[in-house]
Amino acid sequence: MVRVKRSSGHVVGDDVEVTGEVLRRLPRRTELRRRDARGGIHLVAANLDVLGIVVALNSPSGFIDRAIVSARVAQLQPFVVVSKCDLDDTSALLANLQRIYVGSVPVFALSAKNQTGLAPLQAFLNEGHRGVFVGSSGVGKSSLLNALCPEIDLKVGTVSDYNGLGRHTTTVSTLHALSGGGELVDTPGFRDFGLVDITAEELSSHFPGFEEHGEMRCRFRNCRHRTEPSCAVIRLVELGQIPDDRYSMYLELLSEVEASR
Ligand SMILES: Nc1nc2c(ncn2[C@@H]2O[C@H](COP(=O)(O)OP(=O)(O)OP(=O)(O)O)[C@@H](O)[C@H]2O)c(=O)[nH]1
Ligand SMILES: [Zn+2]
Repeated sequence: MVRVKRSSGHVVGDDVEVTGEVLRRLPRRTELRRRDARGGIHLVAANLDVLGIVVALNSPSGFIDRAIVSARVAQLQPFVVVSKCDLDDTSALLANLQRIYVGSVPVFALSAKNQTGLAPLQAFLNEGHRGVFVGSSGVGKSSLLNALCPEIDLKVGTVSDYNGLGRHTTTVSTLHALSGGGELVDTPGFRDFGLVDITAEELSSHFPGFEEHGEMRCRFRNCRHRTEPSCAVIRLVELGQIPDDRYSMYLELLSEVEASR
């Protein structure tokens, strides 16, 4: 067994080559970074393929779009998990998210509590994907990890836990193999998350729903799709092929990222 020091620069997901006692890190396919509360940037995991964005009722608006853009920038395939589908109120949320995202990213609807809807997600992960879940506190990420990898046995939050900090005593990142071939990384400090901020350019080129519509696609480099003449995104909004609420969300996020520069 070769021990790896925390300061070695290796992160969960790294591939290494071991010769005797010498450990050499192999080049990374992808790198996922996060921002901590003080603004510091940390590498979360290497060689991930997919980013699972977990949402439930009352998830903050804009969260999914920001996470999709971040994933695409990091060359991870994003997907959306709508959790707690056993709750009646979730059906309206699910219908809305399906309207918005189906066609751009996979959308899975499930209940970890009732163990329903897990199979399509398991099949997706078992296509050889290595992934990580992100989402705001309380959306059900620990419950989902427990349902997908029963041997993990994570502590699931209770309502009384939501009064402050320090719920996760463990800070060790672990890679869990699913029985069908997929892999999930559990990174406690990342679960609540700050993804590294996205730029206006990244937002305008990766915003979900602005992908190619047949022949139409904005072909201008660095187009912000706001006032530029003959921008295809603006045209698609006029034609009703990009819904008004999606364009408004885009403009809201665009102002936000421009203001934070
Ligand atoms: N009704 C219902 N409740 C759920 C489901 N999954 C999780 N919950 C509840 O939601 C609460 C939060 O669940 P967690 O799994 O701890 O959520 P989390 O996203 O890991 O939360 P953090 O660790 O704070 O980031 C708990 O009270 C769970 O019992 C579900 O499928 N249905
Ligand atoms: Zn444009």
